[in-house]
Amino acid sequence: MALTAVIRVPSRALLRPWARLRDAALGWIEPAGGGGVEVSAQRFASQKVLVEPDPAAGVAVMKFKNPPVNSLSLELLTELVISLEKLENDKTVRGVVLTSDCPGIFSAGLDLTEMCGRNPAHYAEYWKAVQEMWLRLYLSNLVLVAAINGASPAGGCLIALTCDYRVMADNPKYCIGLNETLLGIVAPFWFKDNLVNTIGHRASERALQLGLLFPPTEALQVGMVDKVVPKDQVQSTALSVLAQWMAIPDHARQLTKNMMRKPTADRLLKQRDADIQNFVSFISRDSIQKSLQMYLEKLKQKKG
Ligand SMILES: CC/C=C\C/C=C\CCC/C=C/CC(=O)SCCNC(=O)CCNC(=O)[C@H](O)C(C)(C)COP(=O)(O)OP(=O)(O)OC[C@H]1O[C@@H](n2cnc3c(N)ncnc32)[C@H](O)[C@@H]1OP(=O)(O)O
Repeated sequence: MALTAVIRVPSRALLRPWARLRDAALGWIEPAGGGGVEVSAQRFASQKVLVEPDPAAGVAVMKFKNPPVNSLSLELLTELVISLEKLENDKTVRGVVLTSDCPGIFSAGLDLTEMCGRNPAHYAEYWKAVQEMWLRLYLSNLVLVAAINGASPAGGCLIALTCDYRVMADNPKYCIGLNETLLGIVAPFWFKDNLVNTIGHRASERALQLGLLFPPTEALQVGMVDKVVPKDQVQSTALSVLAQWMAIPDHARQLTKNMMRKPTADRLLKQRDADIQNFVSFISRDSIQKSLQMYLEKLKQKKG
């Protein structure tokens, strides 16, 4: 990947402690004596989230890279939020395409191993990171376009739903949807709200209860995605769409986006701690742990 953009990062001495952790996570290194440092965009490519900026176009492509299936591990979620924050603060970037670096998979959703056989403190930390990812994406000032180049169940679908526009590859093997009930778990209310805001109440009720995973043409019909194109055109189409959305003055578009989305985000913001407690007690139940274990086993046996 050849990247040439240069990003100015303030001296670590001036940053809060968490920012030092962020620098470490992203692999930024400050030279001795540091008074601010220029890092090439190549450094911006962290391990699990690759960011390819195109300052001339005012856009960036963010690629998830957590093989084999881009499961949303705590590490990936943390990197995603940090990378997004960095793009939000970068005046040269107004729009981002979210896509996958893993062939055939956009994202397999939340990492089941983060929700199985761990302790309550871990579940709480993990859920806070999931909330943070959703809030940051859903309320982003940037134009976000999902280039869905593979399967996109559950949390993968949620990421796509936070975007302003969704382009999906036309391969009928790729499915998208909130399939939580198939795992014996329940989509949280804010997953549901995001879906209802996208496809409407009746379609959501059906999709959520049945845990429907839609192939691309059905996803288009129900409004879960906005455009279906051949696989090799997914990213270029997403970039064209981005350019159209970026033709609108930022301030007017951003205020409108906020007006449409803030009430939904506020529902979670008002009860974040209670939502974490709900998640921890729900996921800690023996019956739920058994369901998740069995589901994971089934995924593993599929191969054999
Ligand atoms: C009262 C209620 C209150 C509160 C509610 C609280 C909480 C509940 C809500 C929690 C929300 C959860 C949302 C989620 O996102 S759950 C995750 C759902 N994801 C899935 O169902 C997808 C599962 N995966 C697949 O279907 C396939 O893997 C996929 C189509 C993505 C790819 O298929 P492929 O054939 O290419 O790969 P596999 O051989 O299946 O998988 C390769 C290895 O990856 C492992 N794997 C797959 N998915 C996950 C995952 N999500 N997390 C962790 N690991 C995953 C799989 O086991 C294989 O592992 P190995 O065998 O190689 O070890």
